[in-house]
Amino acid sequence: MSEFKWHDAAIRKALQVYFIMGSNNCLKDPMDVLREAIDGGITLFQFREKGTGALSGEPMVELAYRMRELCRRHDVPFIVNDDVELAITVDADGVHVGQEDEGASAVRERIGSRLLGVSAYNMGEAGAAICSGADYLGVGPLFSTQTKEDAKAASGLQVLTEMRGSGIHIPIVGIGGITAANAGQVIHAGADGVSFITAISHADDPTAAAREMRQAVHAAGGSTSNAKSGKAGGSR
Ligand SMILES: Cc1ncc(COP(=O)(O)OP(=O)(O)O)c(N)n1
Ligand SMILES: Cc1nc(C(=O)O)sc1CCOP(=O)(O)O
Ligand SMILES: [Mg+2]
Repeated sequence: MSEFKWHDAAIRKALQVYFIMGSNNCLKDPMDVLREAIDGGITLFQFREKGTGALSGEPMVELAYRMRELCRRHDVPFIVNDDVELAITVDADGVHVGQEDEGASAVRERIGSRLLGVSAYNMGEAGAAICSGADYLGVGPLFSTQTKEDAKAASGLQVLTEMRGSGIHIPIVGIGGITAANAGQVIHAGADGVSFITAISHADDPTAAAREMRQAVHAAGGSTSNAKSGKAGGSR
């Protein structure tokens, strides 16, 4: 079991440029996409092997190991989506679960001090996630997305302003249809960072796409300037 305790500032920093991906999201070798995204300065990575054409069984576990190793070599924290068992098997830095997954309190019990992200579409879900021990919230879909097969309708940015306005201070990352063109609005509305799949996984040049996303977050007030000079969660 990981002994490391995540601090608030390190979580906010890690959330800034949060790339999520599975092999079925990529137009070329997913290891190349991840390597190039890391070169461009992503600050957190989520392994999300899910949906049509996703790997399962041993090939899925093997890909998770390889991606975790690559992230570890570059000090990018590695999160597993949905699958708590897999996260523990590959010694991931954390787990992300949504409202249809294993309950957040139970996941917290199983993963100890690893990072726990929970999806929240509205204020009620946000409050419950916080009570269950979430370290951060994934709020969305903010904009429309083709990537998640069962995505809800886009909420727009007001859900973020509403959460912040009502005193929710927990680290938040926005998700759903986020590009370098709208990332700044997401930060201005109250998120600590942006998470996204297609903006990098479908890019001709994932390194350039990651760099562009970093610059957009930085320009909006997020300080990404030293995200690659140490742990993405720098004070880990
Ligand atoms: C950072 C982040 N936010 C939200 C999600 C979505 O989680 P969930 O609602 O469980 O949907 P799936 O991704 O499991 O299809 C996420 N994965 N990451
Ligand atoms: C995995 C996921 N979760 C969402 C949510 O709203 O909870 S939207 C989404 C897909 C994000 O992909 P893209 O950046 O390609 O829109
Ligand atoms: Mg899920």
